[in-house]
Amino acid sequence: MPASESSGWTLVVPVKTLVAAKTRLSEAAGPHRAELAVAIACDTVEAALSCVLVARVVVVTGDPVAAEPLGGVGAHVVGDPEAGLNAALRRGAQEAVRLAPGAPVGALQADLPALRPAELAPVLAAAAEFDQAFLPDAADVGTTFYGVRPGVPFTPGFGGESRDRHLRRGAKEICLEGIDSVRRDVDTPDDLRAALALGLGPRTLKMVETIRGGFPAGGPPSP
Ligand SMILES: Nc1nc2c(ncn2[C@@H]2O[C@H](COP(=O)(O)OP(=O)(O)OP(=O)(O)O)[C@@H](O)[C@H]2O)c(=O)[nH]1
Ligand SMILES: C=C(OP(=O)(O)O)C(=O)O
Repeated sequence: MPASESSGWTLVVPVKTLVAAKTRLSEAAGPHRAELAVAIACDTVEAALSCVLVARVVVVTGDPVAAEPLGGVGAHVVGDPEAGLNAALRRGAQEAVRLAPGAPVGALQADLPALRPAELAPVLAAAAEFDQAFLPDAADVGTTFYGVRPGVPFTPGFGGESRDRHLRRGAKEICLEGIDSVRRDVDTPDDLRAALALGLGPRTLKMVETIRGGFPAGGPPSP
């Protein structure tokens, strides 16, 4: 059963303008880079919306080409203030509070194409125990999720070595087993191979099949 409109999380998902997105996959994806970025974001949002603890997803993007399919998978889309990632997340959080004032608010990276709803649920349940909490990425350097309880200021510190930044700011680090798909962000071809091994969402898998010939060293492992 989906999360109730009042108690479930509102997740804010930032999606950069496509001309600048997924540049570390440029060589691998070639002319399909923008389409791959959209596929990854759509799979991430669709999986998040399927999580029992998620009531809604707010996507922040200034790109109409990304906005259309993301709205199609069920996201509520708002424009980007064009002042960087954390400003975009704060804009999304404002909208989240407007939509559901009593709900917890989280930021979820848009590049989690292997995301499993059943792995996101324990992360959100753990986060709800603390005023602010975060989940480090698979490399233990960045962050894939940051969230706050209702009424707690939403102060995301994404970018670069954001795990350390979130720790320094007093956010509780979530440490759980069996949640690899929530930590598996995809920035490089190696990340994409790792996500493929976990199990990609359908749009990303289709794109990987389309562009497999563009990957070096024989391409990613066969699905
Ligand atoms: N709305 C919005 N999203 C952003 C912005 N900057 C980054 N993001 C998103 O934040 C996440 C992390 O961004 P980056 O790692 O900087 O960019 P990326 O497109 O994933 O990859 P690279 O181009 O290889 O750095 C991705 O989901 C981006 O779409 C921004 O200014 N606005
Ligand atoms: C922005 C971040 O991630 P990445 O650049 O690795 O996508 C982050 O982890 O804070």
